[in-house]
Amino acid sequence: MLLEGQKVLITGASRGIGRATAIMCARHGADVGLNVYKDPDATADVVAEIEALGRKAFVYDGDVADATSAPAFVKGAAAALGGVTAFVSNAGICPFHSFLDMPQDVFLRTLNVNYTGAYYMCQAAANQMVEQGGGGSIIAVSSISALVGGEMQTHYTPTKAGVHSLMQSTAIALGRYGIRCNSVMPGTVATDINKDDLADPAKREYMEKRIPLGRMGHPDDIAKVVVFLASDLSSYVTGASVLTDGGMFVNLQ
Ligand SMILES: NC(=O)C1=CN([C@@H]2O[C@H](COP(=O)(O)OP(=O)(O)OC[C@H]3O[C@@H](n4cnc5c(N)ncnc54)[C@H](O)[C@@H]3O)[C@@H](O)[C@H]2O)C=CC1
Ligand SMILES: C[C@H](O)[C@@H]1OC(=O)[C@H](O)[C@@H]1O
Repeated sequence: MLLEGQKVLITGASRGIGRATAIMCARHGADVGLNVYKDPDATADVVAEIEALGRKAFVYDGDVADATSAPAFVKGAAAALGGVTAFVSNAGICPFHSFLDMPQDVFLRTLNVNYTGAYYMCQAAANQMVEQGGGGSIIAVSSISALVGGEMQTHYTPTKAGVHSLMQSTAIALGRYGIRCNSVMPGTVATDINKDDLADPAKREYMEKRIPLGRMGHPDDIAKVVVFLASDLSSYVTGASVLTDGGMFVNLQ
């Protein structure tokens, strides 16, 4: 097991990549802190999975875009689990919308959840790790969309680029404390975030044909990389990003 004795906190942990990451961290020996948002049934299911693995689960229900959520989640989890050794900023939304008529509320909500919320959460986690001493690992779930665009994602792709850049700068700011900061960049993973978009057979076929490995990602494909970045296997890795996309990014022709 790669995370024995670790205390790993994950935002947006009730579904998709966050859920898979929480369960995989528990499978590797970690107790986990779960930030969730108004998703009680799915949350209960994740907690049951984690406890069935013999690990502890702490739950905090709060909107990452609300500045009060970050300290409440981090401090609550640290008290319940006995500290924080790794933090995964995962919560995110992607309400596909055209650019010219992008509603301000859609733009601002996407920015506040995906970037501002990530900033608040990573800052709170870093302060906890500094207070504890002993270093730690912060992982942001960025995206292939940090590197390339999307016609219906003009509000979204900059937030993914933002969290990637945030890890580069926090890696510098926190290195002196032994805190590593890295991002994982998933390609396309079939989850609730893109359920409606991928319900279009033509879009789904287009995306799948772009992937040299011949399939879209599974949440576990991303969770494995997060476990690596949280573990001592990545002890000299900071300020890095791990593209985890089945080869989609490099596939021009
Ligand atoms: N699915 C994909 O193809 C890709 C996803 N990503 C990123 O992965 C992360 C997770 O996405 P998925 O698991 O695919 O989506 P998902 O929709 O399955 O899960 C998102 C999770 O975040 C939670 N959440 C949403 N808004 C929140 C808020 N304001 N506060 C707290 N929690 C909130 C949801 O309840 C859910 O548990 C996101 O940051 C997304 O940008 C990046 C690249 C590709
Ligand atoms: C929501 C998208 O389908 C998904 O999220 C991303 O970051 C990439 O754009 C993926 O395609």
